[in-house]
Amino acid sequence: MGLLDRIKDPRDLRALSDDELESLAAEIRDRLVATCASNGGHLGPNLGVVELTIAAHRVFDSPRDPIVFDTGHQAYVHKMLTGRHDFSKLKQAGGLSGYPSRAESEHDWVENSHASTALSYADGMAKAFAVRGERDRTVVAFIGDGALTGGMAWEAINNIAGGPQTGPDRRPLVIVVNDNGRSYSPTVGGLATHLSGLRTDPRYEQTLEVVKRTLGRTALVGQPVYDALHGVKKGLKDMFAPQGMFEDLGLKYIGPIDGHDRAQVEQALTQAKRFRGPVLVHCLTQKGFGYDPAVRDEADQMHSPRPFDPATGAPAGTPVREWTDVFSETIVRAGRARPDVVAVTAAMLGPTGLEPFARAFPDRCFDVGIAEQHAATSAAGMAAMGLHPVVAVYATFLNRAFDQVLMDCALHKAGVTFVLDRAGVTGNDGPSHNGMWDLSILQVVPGLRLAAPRDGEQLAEQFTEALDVDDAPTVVRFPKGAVGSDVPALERLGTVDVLARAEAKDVLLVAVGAMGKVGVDAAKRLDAQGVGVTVVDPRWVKPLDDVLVDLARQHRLVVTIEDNGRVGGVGSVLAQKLRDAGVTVPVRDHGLPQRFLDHAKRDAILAEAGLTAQDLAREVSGLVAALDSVTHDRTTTVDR
Ligand SMILES: Cc1ncc(C[n+]2csc(CCOP(=O)(O)OP(=O)(O)O)c2C)c(N)n1
Ligand SMILES: CC(=O)[C@@H](O)[C@H](O)COP(=O)(O)O
Ligand SMILES: [Mg+2]
Repeated sequence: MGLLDRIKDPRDLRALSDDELESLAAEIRDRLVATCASNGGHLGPNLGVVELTIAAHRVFDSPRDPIVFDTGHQAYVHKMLTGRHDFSKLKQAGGLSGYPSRAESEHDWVENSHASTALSYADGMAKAFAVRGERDRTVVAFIGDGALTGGMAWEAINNIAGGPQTGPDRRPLVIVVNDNGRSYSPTVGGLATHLSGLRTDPRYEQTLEVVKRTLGRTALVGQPVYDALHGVKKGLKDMFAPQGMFEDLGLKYIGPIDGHDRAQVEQALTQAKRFRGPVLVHCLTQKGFGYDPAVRDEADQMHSPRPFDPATGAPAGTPVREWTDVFSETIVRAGRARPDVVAVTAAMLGPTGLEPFARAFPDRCFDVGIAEQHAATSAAGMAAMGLHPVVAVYATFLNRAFDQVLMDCALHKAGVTFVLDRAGVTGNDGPSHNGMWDLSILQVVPGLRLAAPRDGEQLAEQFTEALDVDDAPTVVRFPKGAVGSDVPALERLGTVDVLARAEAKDVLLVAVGAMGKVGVDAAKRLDAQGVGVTVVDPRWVKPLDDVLVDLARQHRLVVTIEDNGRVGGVGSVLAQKLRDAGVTVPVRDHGLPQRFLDHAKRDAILAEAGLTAQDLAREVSGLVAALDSVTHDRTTTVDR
């Protein structure tokens, strides 16, 4: 049994010698690489926090001292040190979650994954301890330099720094800034420039050491010299170090320190703990530390690789064409045709497919940091001045910017196109990553137009249509993964594509976006059972075309299918539209159950929700049989 498997509780770490702790760190890294090589996962971020996490667990008393991880993608090491050793099914059904999970351990207090929230949680916890009189508990919040670019982190810092900084009322809260200079790609913005200035300027550290050593001998140098040297130290800090900024806000600052020097980190955290108030400890780390392929991977230092060969870091399996690739190519084409098209990303240039656009048009692509709200409103500003911004984000992260979409874009009739990747079920990233809300929350936005392309061809076509709308926000949403082959249409009625048609007009099946293929396959199964199905893809799901009302009138049953929560989704909006039009045809809406879905493979979640051709066909045939029996009963009654 290795050292790691003997750690059942973080307290076990305290008995280990320096050598053992070093071996433990190596073991942890081996396990991280092996796990992520087979399952995929957040390798680079976790390799970078091995020493920080060991040190934190040695200095603080988790779970009594809550350790909160911002975003949570870097919590694998924390899991390993809190008794969770079986990483074999990481991010798979029944296995460990890829983020902190309260169901897994009392050491996990929050299960975010949306960035920049940890300092707010920590602020609240520290306030709660103060109110409850539990002043011996310290809250520890880990936050990356990337997550620090999010506005919410600064709202929290404003509050933390605004609280009592001295005296008995101050609240013990240690902010561990894990500064690796990277989000996915290098962190951008003024703060990043400030932090990186320090990282690259060794003069500060060296000179500070000399000053510190001299100051330590105060008795020898006498007060006037001490004062002078103290002034030098302060001047150096102000000149080189970001602590000027943090201290100006009123926060005690320790650092910068080498985040891979466990002993040094422990020393800094112990000092911070003793302070019994809010302290920021600035640690410099390297993403991917200790695993060469990650360190060498300039694109994102293996932030979140899919399965790979552990010997080389090379991706396993054959690459497939993904929805993101189609968008990526389409926006480059659009950029060539239209000089007004600009792109915006919230720190996800690579994952959203904007990298080729950024290479082709470097002056027209803006990485705003993890700042979805700012991205939306800044895009509205660009639209006001005659540009057509394309904001590319994961569907789940647009939730954050709802008010900005509603008020700053829609109210202003701003021609901004939001491209929502990872819409619908994403699966293994768990409840916070499923993009299953957008079709509902965006339905309420006046004027907004929303496209759900069913295949790659439609994605390109509808994205281009969206760019032509300059008096309202538009949204194009598509799922994660392989795009598959195109699903051809038989004809187009208004904005609606007819994908399949039968002699009998039993069922109108409205298949939203990527559910188009499921709809067509279900119709084939139903056809074989003698049930006539017309399958349509509305393409634009907001507003819904009136053609759907006419089509509904011609059928006995309307069935909708979408990979979005059922409440407020396209199905329920269509039902309302039909009611308003006086259409009495029954409507059955299929979507995701309105609850947080545990991590599992995407297909398994869709199957569990009944969003497969087989399930749909079974359900529809049951509904048609029920209608038949009602009709039969009525006929029989009349006959009698
Ligand atoms: C609100 C939000 N937007 C985007 C993301 C996607 N995302 C996940 S990790 C990450 C980078 C985080 O950088 P940092 O906090 O520095 O952590 P690191 O990975 O460098 O350790 C981003 C942008 C997210 N999780 N939440
Ligand atoms: C933590 C986070 O938000 C991302 O890193 C996410 O896990 C990546 O998901 P994809 O693998 O779908 O890009
Ligand atoms: Mg970082």
